[in-house]
Amino acid sequence: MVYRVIRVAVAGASGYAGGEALRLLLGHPEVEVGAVTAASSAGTRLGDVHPHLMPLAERVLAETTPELLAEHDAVVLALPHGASAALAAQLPDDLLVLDCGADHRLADPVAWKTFYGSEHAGTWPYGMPELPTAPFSTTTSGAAPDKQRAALVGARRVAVPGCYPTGISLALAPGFAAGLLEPDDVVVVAASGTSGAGKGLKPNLLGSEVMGSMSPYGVGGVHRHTPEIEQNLSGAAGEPVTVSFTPTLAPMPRGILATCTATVRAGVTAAQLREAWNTAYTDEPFITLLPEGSWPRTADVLGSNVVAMGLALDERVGRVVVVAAEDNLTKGTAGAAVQCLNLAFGLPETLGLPTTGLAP
Ligand SMILES: NC(=O)C1=CN([C@@H]2O[C@H](COP(=O)(O)OP(=O)(O)OC[C@H]3O[C@@H](n4cnc5c(N)ncnc54)[C@H](OP(=O)(O)O)[C@@H]3O)[C@@H](O)[C@H]2O)C=CC1
Ligand SMILES: CC(=O)N[C@@H](CCC(=O)OP(=O)(O)O)C(=O)O
Repeated sequence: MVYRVIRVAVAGASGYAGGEALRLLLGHPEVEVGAVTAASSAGTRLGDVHPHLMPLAERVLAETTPELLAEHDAVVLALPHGASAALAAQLPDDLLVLDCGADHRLADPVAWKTFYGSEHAGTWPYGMPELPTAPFSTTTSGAAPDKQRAALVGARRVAVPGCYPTGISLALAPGFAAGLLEPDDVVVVAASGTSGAGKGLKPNLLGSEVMGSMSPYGVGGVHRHTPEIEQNLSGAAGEPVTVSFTPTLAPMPRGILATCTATVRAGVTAAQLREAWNTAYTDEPFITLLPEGSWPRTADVLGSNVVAMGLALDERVGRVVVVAAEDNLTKGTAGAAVQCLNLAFGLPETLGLPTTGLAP
């Protein structure tokens, strides 16, 4: 099949998510990288902020304006939340806008206000193609669940998921969609590499604070990804799901390892659990369910668009344990954006996206 070249601009190109979007777009066979824009670093050579993006080293970061972005077929917004909604409101309807920020992810304005403290900007199709969106029964039908993918084909606005919600939602959704898990006893503890916080200097991210130490943050149900995870799992379950989520910071630049546990319904077996996850993900190119007894490592998915997960039933306490690994910058944001771009333009979903990690 012959495709036309798609011109894609990246706003926030000097940041971590923008840089990762550019790395992936440079390897995409149907994409030409258009404008690269920023804020305080406008006027700087891209090679000075992202020396690893050698083919683009001589490009100069431009000011971020709606007029410049509108000259493209698609734009990746890799800006702080709030900034992307204001900009997106000035962009034409027929331009594909992929927002890596949080502004358009939540459907509930009250949850938005509670966790972000500002006015809700509205809700866009949610960019997690593999997410089961309706309850199904592997025991009665053996059919795969409906997925979020359908809402992304041909879309012109996409809310790219948060990095933690990506691995965590995909880790647990099959169990909820299959009706195997209790909705009110989900506990997640996840460790993230420091690039998850963006490139800005923050006191807790100084090298001497991070190196050789792990630390919790956003403890006590206050992290802003909590409502996003609950929204995704509730959609899969068909009933409200509540989650206790604790993030931690790990001394590594990239990667998330999420340990997700939930109480299983009475009588649920390990075989039923594995069947539900298998049914949900067997045809998904970017989700790897590891064999029994195998567990993912962040190193195995670095730079790849894959979420790798291992699953077990802790029979002693009646809980499913799913450990998921992802690269926060790839499947956790920029890779998901490119995957959604492919769906939006009717390209093969996997085009330009790596499925192998960087090891050792
Ligand atoms: N890092 C990650 O792992 C993930 C990030 N995200 C989301 O992606 C978005 C970008 O994150 P990240 O790359 O980490 O952040 P960074 O802080 O690394 O980069 C932010 C970028 O936005 C630009 N910028 C800041 N304010 C404005 C503005 N008002 N108008 C235009 N550009 C602006 C900055 O430009 P300049 O440098 O010139 O000031 C920079 O290019 C955020 O919404 C984040 O939550 C989502 C999932 C994972
Ligand atoms: C390690 C670290 O600090 N990670 C960030 C998550 C980044 C992200 O995904 O943020 P958005 O939802 O705004 O896109 C955090 O916990 O705030």
